Amino acid sequence: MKPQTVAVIGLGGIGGVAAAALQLAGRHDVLACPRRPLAGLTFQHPGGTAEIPLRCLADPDAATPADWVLLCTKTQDTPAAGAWLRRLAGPATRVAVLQNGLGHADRVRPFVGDAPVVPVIVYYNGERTAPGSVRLRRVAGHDMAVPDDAHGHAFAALLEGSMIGAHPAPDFALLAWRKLLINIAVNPLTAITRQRQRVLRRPDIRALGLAMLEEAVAVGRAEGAALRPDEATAIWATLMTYPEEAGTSMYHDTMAGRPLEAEALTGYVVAAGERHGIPTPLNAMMLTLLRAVGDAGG
Ligand SMILES: NC(=O)C1=CN([C@@H]2O[C@H](COP(=O)(O)OP(=O)(O)OC[C@H]3O[C@@H](n4cnc5c(N)ncnc54)[C@H](OP(=O)(O)O)[C@@H]3O)[C@@H](O)[C@H]2O)C=CC1
Ligand SMILES: CC(C)(CO)C(=O)C(=O)O
Repeated sequence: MKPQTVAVIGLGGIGGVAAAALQLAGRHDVLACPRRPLAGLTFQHPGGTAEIPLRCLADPDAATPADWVLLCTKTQDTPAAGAWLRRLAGPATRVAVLQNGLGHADRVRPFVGDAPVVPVIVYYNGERTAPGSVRLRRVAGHDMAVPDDAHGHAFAALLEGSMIGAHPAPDFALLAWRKLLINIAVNPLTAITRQRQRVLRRPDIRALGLAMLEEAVAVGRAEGAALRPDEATAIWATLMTYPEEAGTSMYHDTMAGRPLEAEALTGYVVAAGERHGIPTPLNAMMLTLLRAVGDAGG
């Protein structure tokens, strides 16, 4: 692939790692689009630490179309990032959405015209350890999954030679549901207990998490996801392979007093359950608690 211009919107845990990894690989022209100006990033990764200078644009009005736009904000911040998306997405732009939840393309469509959108399931753990510092933890075999189509393959090619990779997955829709299941368990449990993933080792939290998962699995099946008979325990087993000292994006937001990404995760499952007449009392309770925590600023 010839060098591409790659604009990264949102330089937190996920966007910071993506921008740093692409810049370190040196194959493309990376443009950082943060909310506040940024000269560069300290990038902690499994092989060590690197200082990464970044070309940064602080004003969306000064942006021009890029070959690639990587949207890496929380889902609820997508409309606020609309000014960036409108300026950066031109007729030849592809937009990759690195967010949790489902419906990535629908979220950005109002801002990107007809640009092809690549939904990205992110498996790596990205943590903003301090202002200007991000840390990459690998938690799964693949760092990311994308649809097994031309645009998904193009995104995988964009990352070639960098520290993070994307896997074009023929069963992308199923994997997206599995990732949502992971998130409706570990994110609320770490956020509400204000503890990193170590809390999942408690037997009482395991029992609660499994019960939340069973509700969400029933909803996923009603939505058409071909989930395994033992899906809830299989998801929990996956969570047990994650490092116990890792946080979650929602844990970090709670600890920092930021709004929580509750509606796109637990909120999605509760609303879909209501549509299908499937009771989700535990997830509904979690949603109420998350809303209360988020409204109080963590
Ligand atoms: N962290 C993780 O390990 C994982 C996260 N995800 C998902 O990835 C997505 C991103 O999460 P994560 O990186 O953790 O979140 P962070 O909060 O760490 O980063 C989001 C970034 O978006 C920035 N931002 C918000 N609004 C705007 C805007 N209008 N213009 C420009 N930048 C903006 C924030 O700016 P500011 O710095 O000013 O707050 C912040 O730097 C979420 O959907 C999350 O669920 C998926 C897998 C793993
Ligand atoms: C799976 C996990 C916990 C990885 O960081 C995640 O998706 C998140 O933090 O939102």
